[in-house]
Amino acid sequence: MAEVKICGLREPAHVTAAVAAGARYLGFVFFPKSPRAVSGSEAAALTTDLPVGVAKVGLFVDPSDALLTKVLDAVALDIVQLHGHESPARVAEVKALTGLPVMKAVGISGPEDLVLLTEYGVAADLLLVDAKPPKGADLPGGNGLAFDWRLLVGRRWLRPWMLAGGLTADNVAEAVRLTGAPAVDVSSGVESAPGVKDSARIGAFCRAARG
Ligand SMILES: O=C(O)c1ccccc1N[C@@H]1O[C@H](COP(=O)(O)O)[C@@H](O)[C@H]1O
Repeated sequence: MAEVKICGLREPAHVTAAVAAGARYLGFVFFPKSPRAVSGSEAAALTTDLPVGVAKVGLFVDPSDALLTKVLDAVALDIVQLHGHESPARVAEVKALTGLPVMKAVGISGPEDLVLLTEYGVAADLLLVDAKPPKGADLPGGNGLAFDWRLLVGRRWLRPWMLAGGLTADNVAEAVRLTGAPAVDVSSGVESAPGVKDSARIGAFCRAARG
């Protein structure tokens, strides 16, 4: 059984579906190029009535201090997710600026990338182990691409972590079994089209991940 983060929420019905299905983390994308992007005030409106224990995660890609401050003035996030090329030093700066736990996404395509998880484990509070985006991709994540999960077998890091990248209701149980991931993060795999979440797919994914 793994905890679930549903990322890229934009509609109240999908927030409701995620919470009803037992998701522990809800992700809101503050990256204008994404089809899932929302503003701080839109995220605030989507999360007025969340039950205790459901965390609001703000996804940023190489954010300026000004963007972080603007979003946090509008919505009380619980976790900042950094999904760009932020260095370990920048992760520490963001943590100090926001006063929030920071989850750093690390893209994996081969065994040579795994060392980054150790390096980022010093500054970050959580690690997000995602597929490395293809060269030239518009988005650094949210592409529905998986990596070879066998790379993670038997590995442990300094911090709690989530598995992401191309997860769906059909493959998430196997991904968790193989990697031992304590939590999983999904965006494309619970959509009917890029940026369009689907309540039935959210429910099926949570059931499959939570066992
Ligand atoms: O979802 C997005 O639009 C996005 C944009 C920029 C960076 C990351 C993004 N999403 C994150 O990517 C992973 C994997 O997503 P998918 O399930 O393969 O579509 C996930 O952590 C999302 O939070």
